[in-house]
Amino acid sequence: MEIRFTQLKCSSSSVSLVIDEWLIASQQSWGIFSTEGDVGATLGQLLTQQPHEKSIDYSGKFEGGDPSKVAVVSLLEQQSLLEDILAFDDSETLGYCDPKTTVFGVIYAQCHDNALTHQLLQQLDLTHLSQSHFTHLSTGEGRRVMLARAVAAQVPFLVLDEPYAGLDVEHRKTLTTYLQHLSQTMQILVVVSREEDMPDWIEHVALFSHGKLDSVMTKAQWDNHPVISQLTAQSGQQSEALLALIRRHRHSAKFAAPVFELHDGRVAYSDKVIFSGVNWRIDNGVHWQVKGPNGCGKSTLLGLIFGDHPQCYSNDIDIFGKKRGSGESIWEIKQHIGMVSSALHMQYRVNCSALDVIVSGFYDSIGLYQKPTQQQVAIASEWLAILHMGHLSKTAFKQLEYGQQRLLLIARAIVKQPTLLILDEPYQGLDYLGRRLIKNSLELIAKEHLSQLLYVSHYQQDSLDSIKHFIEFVPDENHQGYRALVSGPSID
Ligand SMILES: Nc1ncnc2c1ncn2[C@@H]1O[C@H](COP(=O)(O)OP(=O)(O)OP(=O)(O)O)[C@@H](O)[C@H]1O
Repeated sequence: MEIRFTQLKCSSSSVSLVIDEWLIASQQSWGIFSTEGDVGATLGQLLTQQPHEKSIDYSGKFEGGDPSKVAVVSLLEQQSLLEDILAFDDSETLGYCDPKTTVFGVIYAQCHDNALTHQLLQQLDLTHLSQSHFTHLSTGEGRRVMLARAVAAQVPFLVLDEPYAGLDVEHRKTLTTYLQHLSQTMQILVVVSREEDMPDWIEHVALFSHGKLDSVMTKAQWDNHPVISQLTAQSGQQSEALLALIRRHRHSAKFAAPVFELHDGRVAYSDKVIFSGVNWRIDNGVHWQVKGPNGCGKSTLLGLIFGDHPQCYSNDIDIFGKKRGSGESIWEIKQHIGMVSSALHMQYRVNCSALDVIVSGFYDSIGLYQKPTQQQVAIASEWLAILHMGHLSKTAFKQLEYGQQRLLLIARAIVKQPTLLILDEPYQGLDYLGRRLIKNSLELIAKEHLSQLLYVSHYQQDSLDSIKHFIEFVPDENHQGYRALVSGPSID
């Protein structure tokens, strides 16, 4: 397909895409780097929009596109598939897993071809999950299914918005090889916001800045482009403002050690053990990073702490000085915890305003059901201003870009300055500047002990200097899922 954009302008309160002139010649694949704004999602929407649809308004021209020949993989698509499945899933009433909602089922539905479905399961390391329910998948597993599903549609043009987000190191490597192989038979737009995610095999790069196409270049030119060092300098100022806000409202609750302790932790689903024999103690003031490959149980472990995992009562857990299951209320525990995760992002389906999302952090609620104090509204407004989202204060959460939603959820978790701040792959969906801003803030929160961090990220570049304790899942020799190794200064 040859696609030509001329004087194209899409803009709404939350979306902006401006392209003066851009030709994607037939058979060309491109890497797209976006400094700020959700360019991938907007391009994806534009290229798949049917002529009679009005989901995205634009002026100017784009010629050559054919929505029936384009498939998109994005966090937004993944979220809406999950929502669709949850809305129509009758597995519980049927008492067994509806075949349409299994990993096999969601891929097969795109091609109705058994052989192709099995081939994709194998190529994307999904065969062992073939009969798993799509809504039970871990973040990285879900991302791979979304790609398999898009390829199963057998269209000649793919838009991959942050295809590496949520993948562990090994799966990121295999994905690069897989995409290179795919690019020989189809055109791919790979949108990334991390310089290390730009695939080596890409020949053409488009650089977008604040939603506007800034320049196009070869991959060799991109490798020497000064944009990354410019952005690093630019993000400093915004970080300073956010750090000042966090410092101004600091407060903390102290608990007798340990804050959390898990004895011989085990999580299993019918015949499948996720992890077993996990002993972990979190002492006051110590920050931890949880490590391990996709599907090893990182989010599950954090769910045991947060209290939203069904097996938290079958495990021997002490938290904030109480034994779990000893009559404590879930709200007593949650008031000391701030949480960001893909599961929470998924659950946040209430359509309240951007401002209310941040304020809801004071009440640990999904949506806002109480009248906030003036001070709470003032603090939340300050957050919005620093996140450059002041003009979106009244905009409904669901109308915002995925990255904007994620920033709000991070603010929601931090706003009450909780004792424990659980950050399960917090940067997913954030653009380059957003990620730097949040990472700088987390460094400060950890360094000044404003909250205690429990942190998950698959990227070495995301390591925080203040985190010196690690719990890492490794495969169990007895094939009982994973076991955990703990390491850190006081343990060695
Ligand atoms: N209800 C369930 N039934 C069966 N398996 C489940 C269920 N819920 C989760 N799982 C499986 O538990 C495993 C652990 O999931 P978890 O989300 O904790 O992984 P993770 O380490 O956080 O992975 P990622 O790095 O991809 O985010 C996954 O393989 C997932 O498919």
